[in-house]
Amino acid sequence: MPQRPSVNPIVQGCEMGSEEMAQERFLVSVRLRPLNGKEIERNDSADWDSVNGTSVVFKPYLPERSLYPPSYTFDRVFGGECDTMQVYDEGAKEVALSVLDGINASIFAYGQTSSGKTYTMSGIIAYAVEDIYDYIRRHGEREYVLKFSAMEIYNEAVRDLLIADNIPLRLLDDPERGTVVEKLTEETLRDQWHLSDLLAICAAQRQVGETTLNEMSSRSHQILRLTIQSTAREFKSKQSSSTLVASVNFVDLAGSERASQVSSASNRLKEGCHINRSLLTLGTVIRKLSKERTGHIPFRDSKLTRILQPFLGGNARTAIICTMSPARSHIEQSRNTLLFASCAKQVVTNAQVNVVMSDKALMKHLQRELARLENELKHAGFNTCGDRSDVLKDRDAQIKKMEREIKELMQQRDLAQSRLNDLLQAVVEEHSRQWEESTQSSYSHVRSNSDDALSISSLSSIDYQNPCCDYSSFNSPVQVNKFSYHEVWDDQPSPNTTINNPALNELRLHRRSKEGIIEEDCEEHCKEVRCVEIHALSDGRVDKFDQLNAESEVTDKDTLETFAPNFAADEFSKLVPTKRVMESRRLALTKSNSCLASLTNNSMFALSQDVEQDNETTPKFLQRGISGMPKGVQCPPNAFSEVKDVSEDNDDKQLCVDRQNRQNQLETIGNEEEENDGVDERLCPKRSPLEWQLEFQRKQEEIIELWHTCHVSLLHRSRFFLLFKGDSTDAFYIEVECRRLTLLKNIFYHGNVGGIVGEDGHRLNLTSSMRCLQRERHRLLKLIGKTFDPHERESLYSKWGISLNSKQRRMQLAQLVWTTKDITHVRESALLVTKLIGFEEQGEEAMKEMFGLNFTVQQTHKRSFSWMLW
Ligand SMILES: Nc1ncnc2c1ncn2[C@@H]1O[C@H](COP(=O)(O)OP(=O)(O)OP(=O)(O)O)[C@@H](O)[C@H]1O
Repeated sequence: MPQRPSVNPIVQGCEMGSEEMAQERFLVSVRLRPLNGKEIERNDSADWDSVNGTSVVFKPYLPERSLYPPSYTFDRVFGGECDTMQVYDEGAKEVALSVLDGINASIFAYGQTSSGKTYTMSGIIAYAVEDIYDYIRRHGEREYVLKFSAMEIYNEAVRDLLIADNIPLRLLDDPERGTVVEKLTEETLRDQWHLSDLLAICAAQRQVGETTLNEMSSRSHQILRLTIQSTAREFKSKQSSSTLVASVNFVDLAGSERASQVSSASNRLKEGCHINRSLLTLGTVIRKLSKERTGHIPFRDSKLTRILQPFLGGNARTAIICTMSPARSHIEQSRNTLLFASCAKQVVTNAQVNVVMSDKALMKHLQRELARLENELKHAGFNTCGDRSDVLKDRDAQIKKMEREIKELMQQRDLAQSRLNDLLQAVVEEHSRQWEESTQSSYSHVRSNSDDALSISSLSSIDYQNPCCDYSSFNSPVQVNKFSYHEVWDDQPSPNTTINNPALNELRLHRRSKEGIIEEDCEEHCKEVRCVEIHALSDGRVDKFDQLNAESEVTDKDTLETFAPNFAADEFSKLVPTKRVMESRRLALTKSNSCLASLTNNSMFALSQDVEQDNETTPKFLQRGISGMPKGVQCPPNAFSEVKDVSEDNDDKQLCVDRQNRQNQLETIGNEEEENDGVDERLCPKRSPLEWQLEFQRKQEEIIELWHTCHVSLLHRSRFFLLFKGDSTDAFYIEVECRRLTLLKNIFYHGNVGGIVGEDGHRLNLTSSMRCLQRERHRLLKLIGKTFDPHERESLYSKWGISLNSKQRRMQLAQLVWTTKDITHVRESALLVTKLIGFEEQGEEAMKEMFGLNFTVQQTHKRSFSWMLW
């Protein structure tokens, strides 16, 4: 007999502690029934026999079955001669009666149909009930409560055997009790006879069918559960005793045979399928339990194993009685039964005594547990309070520290803010002062050489920081070069004015800034305009045209440009141009040449004539020295590549003299400039950006009016209009342009300055200007035909309102250009002119030439406007 497990207290089904129990295995017995009548009838031999009460032996020797073991050993093996009482006493009683000690127990009857399962289990239940009640009667010191429930699992449906209906019952998962059958009747037994009646009911309720092997075959799994709760009577009155509660299951399994062996009707086959499936799961569970408990145990794969899981899982004692027929005809099923039994006997259980504490005991237990927890909590709380106190102190210190830091930071911030404000104020003041100074400085080089002089606009120290300056049009940092020079013309051309000056060659390719050599002029980035302020000297005294770079590097000083050479010396001498150079990004300051010469078509025409007459690449006036060119004035470096050759032929001594004279002039002018702090606000008065914009519009309209009045070159107008769009830096050029045009107007219409004489001695007057303008329009006429295809011309005609059916449409268009003062018309005219000439000539060079930067040698020998040679 297995050892009796010790008691392990449980509180309301919950295990409070466990006492290590001695492990025990399933109690597995095999019962051989005698050959039944049918078996005897067919002379079936009883091949299985019990040996020594623990082994079952296959008696005959069959060569074909030699591979099978001849005997199997179990806890008990009962032969056919053994009655059910012996089977109960030796194979089930101790386990069954464990329930009286509070230990769960299960008694299984396993075997094929007609092997005697029901026969055996019925007897075991009867004996067990008898013994239980006998035990109860003998143990009057304890009060027992017996409850009985019965169910069958038929075709995987759970049915309550204590009630008449056939309603399937659901299985529920209870966290404490495991799987329970919902609404299963649990009868509290009044006495032993009451149980007997219920057992009779169960037997009557159980599904029974006829098979080929058993006319009264039990087709379901039957589970009869007897729950016994016992309490010692002595302690019951004190309500402090413990109660033992346990259940014992009497499980009469359905036949484990194959369906084919049943040979029953169709419903029997269906029953067989479910039976076999439940038994297969039971076998799997048993097999897994026999090996290890760590893996997955498929209790839930069938309702049989699911319901019995608490009893199969360990906390129960289990006895399995495998019944088998000794007949040879059932040898296979008998062997399967023996294999199942062999597997089952390997299963180890760990049954525990289930103790249910009384409410009073439970209360005491809970009180003790509560006191313990309170003590822990108090202790923990004390520690926590101590910790919290320290933490709070630390945090208070941190907060105070942070507050001090914040206060200091705020003070620093306020101080910094105050300093910043002071700095800002200082910057603003300094900025304003510098602006004023720069503005004044810009005018510092403007001088009036006589009372009737218009002005000289040699503007130096152009301050790009001047808020009036809008350099947003520049896409790169602006280089500010202070550059100024003052050109003074003498009556006689100075030797320095000749093109032999080597400085021309230096300047031909490079324009230098303070940062170094600037490569080729980037006209597209440049808005450099040489502006010439004309001093119309009524007294005809000798003017000086000098140049000076007082502050810039030598290269800047050497950067010389030719002042409009296409004037007769006597007329030229009346003009005192002063250059102002503005620098744009990455472009060295280049000094402005007077645009006066280019203002009129006369000047263009005169220069063209020079080219044509001399049939030389170098204009005549440059070859022989610019008539009336002031000393120190030199041709633009890239104007005539041939100039270098000419200069190389000159006397070196003369070059030295020229340079020395020029240097002296520079120094002289520089000294003069230092003494001149005056500002000519007439040229560039201080304005706000808004004021400048308004002024620009007014000036622009005035200039356009003057262009018309003076019949200024269309190309000049176009370039100027497109180039100067109202940037604040345009103010000087706008002003100069206005003054030049005003001067021309006075010359043309009033002749108060004696007119202008071109290089060839041709007098430039209003008539010549009109004539040249007409030639320019004629030139445009030709360019329209050359530049645009017929389709483009038609579009152009339509745009300009010229009927496509009219004659001389190109002439009409050429005559329309620059004929009104409407700003839209002006813009379209400017675009058209520049486009036409740009196609005809070199556009970029045209830009340079337009403002006198580049006196590139005119290659043409035709008499033309040669707008490049202004
Ligand atoms: N040990 C035995 N001694 C005498 N007769 C027995 C014994 N075991 C079984 N029998 C008889 O064999 C027949 C079949 O028995 P039982 O109904 O118990 O088999 P079973 O295994 O329950 O079959 P099923 O699974 O079909 O219900 C019964 O008539 C029974 O009286």
